[in-house]
Amino acid sequence: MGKLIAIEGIDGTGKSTLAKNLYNALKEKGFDAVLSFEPTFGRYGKILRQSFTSPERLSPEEELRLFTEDRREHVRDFIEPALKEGKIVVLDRYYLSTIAYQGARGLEPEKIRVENEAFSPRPDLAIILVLDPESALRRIEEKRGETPNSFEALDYLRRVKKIFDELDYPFIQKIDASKSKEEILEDVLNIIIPLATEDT
Ligand SMILES: Nc1ncnc2c1ncn2[C@@H]1O[C@H](COP(=O)(O)OP(=O)(O)OP(=O)(O)O)[C@@H](O)[C@H]1O
Ligand SMILES: Cc1cn([C@H]2C[C@H](O)[C@@H](COP(=O)(O)O)O2)c(=O)[nH]c1=O
Repeated sequence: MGKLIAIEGIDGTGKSTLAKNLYNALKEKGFDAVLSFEPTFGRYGKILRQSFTSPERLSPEEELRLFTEDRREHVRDFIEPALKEGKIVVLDRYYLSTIAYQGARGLEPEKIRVENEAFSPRPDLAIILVLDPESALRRIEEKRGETPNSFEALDYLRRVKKIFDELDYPFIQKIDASKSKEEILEDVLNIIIPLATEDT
């Protein structure tokens, strides 16, 4: 059986950067790794990505339904087959994001966890990148040269971060995202290499 590694955190913490760097480093070290992300570009993910830039945000319940259905397809069609083939699956977001982001819109975090774990394999490791929302938003503005979308409003990200900070499942490791990209990658590899070489 392979290993499932999720990279989590609020917008702008450097998840996509770390996920790509981690995937490349694992491949260079000879591991059979694959990289994916949520929301996907499947039928549900497309609706969600369109909603990010529309003036009217979807209801929390509709968002939860779409993220969950997107993940159900992702688990069935990509994640489980890759794990069965013994691959290391690196995910740029997974169900901890649903707990934090839809929880920050008033839905029950524990209910979201139970609903998702009914069909989603628990990660072997979830890295939560931790950074203050102000710095995270500055990174987004520098990256995109534009003001962030509704998902990224400062007060909302503060609520999202609070939920991430309160998560303490045994598979979670929290990493200081204010470090350099190189330091973060080194910290994460020091955790993952022993995990990846375990006999399973
Ligand atoms: N450790 C770091 N230190 C400084 N800048 C960083 C670091 N990691 C990533 N960045 C920069 O911050 C910006 C956001 O990075 P990235 O897109 O990886 O974040 P993200 O968490 O995936 O954001 P989003 O959730 O909005 O997609 C990019 O310009 C990236 O180059
Ligand atoms: C998986 C997932 C994501 N979101 C939010 C978080 C982001 O603001 C957007 C897009 O994510 P990206 O990493 O910037 O591409 O979607 C969410 O609200 N709930 C989720 O389950």
